[in-house]
Amino acid sequence: AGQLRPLPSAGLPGDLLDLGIASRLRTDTNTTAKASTDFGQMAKASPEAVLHPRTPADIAALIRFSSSSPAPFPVAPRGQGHSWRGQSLAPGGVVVDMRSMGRAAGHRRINVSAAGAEPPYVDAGGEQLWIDVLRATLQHGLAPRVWTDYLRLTVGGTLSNAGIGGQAFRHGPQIANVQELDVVTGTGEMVTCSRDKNSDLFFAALGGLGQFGVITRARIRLEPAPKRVRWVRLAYTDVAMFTKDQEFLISSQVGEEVGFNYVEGQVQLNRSFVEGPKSTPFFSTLDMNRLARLASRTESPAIYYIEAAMYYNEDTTISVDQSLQKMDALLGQLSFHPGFVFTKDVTFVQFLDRVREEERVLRSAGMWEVPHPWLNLFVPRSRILDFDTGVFKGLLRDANPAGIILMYPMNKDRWDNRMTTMIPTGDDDVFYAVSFLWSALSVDDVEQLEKANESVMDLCAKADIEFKQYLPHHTSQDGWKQHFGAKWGKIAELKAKYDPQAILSPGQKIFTSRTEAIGIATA
Ligand SMILES: Cc1cc2nc3c(=O)[nH]c(=O)nc-3n(C[C@H](O)[C@H](O)[C@H](O)COP(=O)(O)OP(=O)(O)OC[C@H]3O[C@@H](n4cnc5c(N)ncnc54)[C@H](O)[C@@H]3O)c2cc1C
Ligand SMILES: Cc1ccn(-c2ncnc3[nH]cnc23)c1
Repeated sequence: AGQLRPLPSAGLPGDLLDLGIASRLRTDTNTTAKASTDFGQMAKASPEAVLHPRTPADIAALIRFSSSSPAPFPVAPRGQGHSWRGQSLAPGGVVVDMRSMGRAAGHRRINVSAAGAEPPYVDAGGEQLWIDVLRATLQHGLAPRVWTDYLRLTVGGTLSNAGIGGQAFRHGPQIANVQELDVVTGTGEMVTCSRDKNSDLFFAALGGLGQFGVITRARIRLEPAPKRVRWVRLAYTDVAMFTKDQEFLISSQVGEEVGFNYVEGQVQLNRSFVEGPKSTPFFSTLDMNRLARLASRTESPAIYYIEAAMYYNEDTTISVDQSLQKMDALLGQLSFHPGFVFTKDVTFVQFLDRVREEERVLRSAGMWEVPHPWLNLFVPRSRILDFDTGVFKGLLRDANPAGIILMYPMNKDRWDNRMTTMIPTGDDDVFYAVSFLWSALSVDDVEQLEKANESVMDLCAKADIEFKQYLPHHTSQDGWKQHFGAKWGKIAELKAKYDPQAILSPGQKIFTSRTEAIGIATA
């Protein structure tokens, strides 16, 4: 099965088979079908072939061939394919199955720096899953500082977006913790880049949505890893108190030594207490019953949770007591609903891999491999209460879609504006990630949830609430120009420089053709 058959002449140049990589190119429908959709299941588009590279040189050979061919064809690196709107697809072109390199080279593609390197770092292949990076670095008592909520994502995939999570308020997004990259550009050149070397490519590729090159290695800063985590959730019905406390916890008023290491937050619409699951991986049925009673007693249409975590080591009783005292001191300054503090004590890996538990529950309920019409926004702090009033107390007041809503603040000064990821451009020094992570359980759901997402963005536009999409999806070039704003000219220039045929990651739908990339850059 999957024996190589001559590539369909319609799709790709026949002499592609003369390349040394021909044996790693698969065109069978079973293989191409797997690369024709993604986690979101909101887009479908078949490639002509899938390349299973053994090394970055294989990727460079493919891209060189396409970019120098009279008819360049699209090439899309695919990490885990956990995009939600077709961003990793290559209609009519070749999808590069990045994970093949990990299978071929095993853990030789995760290398922790020699003892004494300050700060320590790990060189991780772009195809590596964060869970595997974690396991490898923990063997040295080290770990990356910033984590996405879910770890079965690739290094290249999250660095092509930004890589956000509850540690980002202190250490910035994952892209702020990268010291060096190896990138295969859109002309097939293999380039090492950093803040000081080929820096325009380095900054472009970080958050670059796969537009400027394929990340085949990232050098990521590490820190000593804790052994244990005190993981808490604090319930609020007053959104002003909820956001005030979140912003206090991420502010410099709380020193690194006494503060939480992780701060996120969730919004639970009240109807979900009546119709949703009676227990979750974090809350027991008893907890949920208490929360449901709170929800029924309050005017607020939602319960807001601060989710926080404090790292500690249990090697000495003192450090355990100290962490408990630190926690109590912090909680004493917060205004959550009295008695509505829920605590778990887990290992560092159990905490970081917590969404795996959610995945298990959702998979067993047949709610994981369903369409995910997501909407991820960055909203300036100064407008977050207006956003809450318009969305949670307005549009979604009586809604009860399946999925979760995240809402947590980050400090803008931890982000580097030279990187491609867009964050709100106003004067606020804090902005919120608000993620509507819907699961569509029926075809109607998809349409309704898409409409709900559109109405949220329309409400912001009408109320003049500036926002930027994270994991962005825009259906027109005007949409992308608005997304990138003042950065657009630079982005087009870098696209023309590093991917002049505009073959890379077409699923993002930013540049649809070569002439477009060149044309825009020279306009
Ligand atoms: C359950 C779940 C939880 C998530 N949680 C978080 C979270 O907490 N924080 C967060 O920031 N994100 C989160 N995400 C979003 C995640 O960052 C993106 O979906 C990311 O793209 C997934 O990585 P991937 O390996 O699947 O990339 P893919 O979806 O395969 O690719 C993403 C894009 O990057 C390109 N690309 C892939 N690999 C490379 C590479 N090596 N070099 C250059 N371009 C490349 C692709 O062409 C595509 O355009 C989550 C996603 C899911 C499904
Ligand atoms: C884009 C993004 C950010 C966080 N997620 C998540 N997806 C699924 N389950 C989650 N639980 C916490 N964050 C989650 C998804």
